[in-house]
Amino acid sequence: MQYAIEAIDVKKSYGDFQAVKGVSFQIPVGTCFGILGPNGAGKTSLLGMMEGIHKISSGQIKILGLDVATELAKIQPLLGVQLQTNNYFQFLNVEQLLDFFQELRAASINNKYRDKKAIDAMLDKVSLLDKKKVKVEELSGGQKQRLSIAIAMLEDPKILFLDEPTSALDPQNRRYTWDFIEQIKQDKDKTILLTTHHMDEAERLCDELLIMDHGKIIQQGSPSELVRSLNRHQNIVVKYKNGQFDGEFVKHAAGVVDHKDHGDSIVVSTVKSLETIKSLFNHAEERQIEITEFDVQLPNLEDVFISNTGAALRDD
Ligand SMILES: Nc1ncnc2c1ncn2[C@@H]1O[C@H](COP(=O)(O)OP(=O)(O)OP(=O)(O)O)[C@@H](O)[C@H]1O
Repeated sequence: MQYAIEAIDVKKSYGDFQAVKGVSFQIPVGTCFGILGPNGAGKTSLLGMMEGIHKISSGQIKILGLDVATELAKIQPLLGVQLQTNNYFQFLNVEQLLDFFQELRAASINNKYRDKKAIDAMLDKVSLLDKKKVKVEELSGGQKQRLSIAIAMLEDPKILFLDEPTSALDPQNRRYTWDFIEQIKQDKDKTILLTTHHMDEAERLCDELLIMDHGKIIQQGSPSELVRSLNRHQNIVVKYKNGQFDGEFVKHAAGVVDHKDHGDSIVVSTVKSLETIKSLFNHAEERQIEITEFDVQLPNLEDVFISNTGAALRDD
């Protein structure tokens, strides 16, 4: 099977410091693959090596079967790389900037043909057609972020690298960007590799996730596999009035591993949520306890991330 990306024991050192410590993974064509990890985990270093921006210290990366270290010229036309939005020439207008990137791209692959219509079509896709003549510096943060994805997508790349595509966006713009990425995902010829700090983004967009920390892979799997691997109990929260739960009954109810009664609410940790809920409701009915609210708290990707990396945020 030919993979979109294959990494074999890849390492990256900066002087004596090893930022990526021998990682291996395979990304099938058509996958949206996410790399998660706290600050300093080595995500950008790894991404830079895949994009051919950083030299690989040791190991091998293949993109669609081509070796990044020796066949970069053949690989580059296949890649779309989202740049950080503050790296643009702010004095150009949106159309001029896209034109510039198209020309750069054409020059890099010795191609004189440039498709002007592609610029309008792409601006339309990211809802920036009406901003065509507006200077980049006058765009909002969300518009700049959409522009950066448009630039990466301009030449219809087979592999799209998105580095924190929704960082610093408001909820509305994040959702808009997610919808756009989901549209790209419809094309099963395209592979997307994204880094993110947002667990909800990873859960919604990614088919497969890799969690990194200290330059190593800590966990890999689909979002649901990772959550299942946590094997965490579910918490049932029941708010009630009139009467009281019998502590001994709750303690021995099916699946219960722990419980805490706060007088007007009871939190029950269980490994068999359905059976525990039935027992609690029957018990409440017998004792004429009135249940006013109830909630089941499932573990999520954030719990996986924190349990693997020890913290949601770290700066080292
Ligand atoms: N050019 C460099 N020279 C020396 N050390 C570097 C260089 N670039 C990165 N590092 C170090 O390598 C480690 C990994 O950095 P990297 O930027 O790859 O992490 P990251 O996971 O992308 O972090 P963030 O989420 O903060 O962007 C960090 O400790 C960082 O300080």
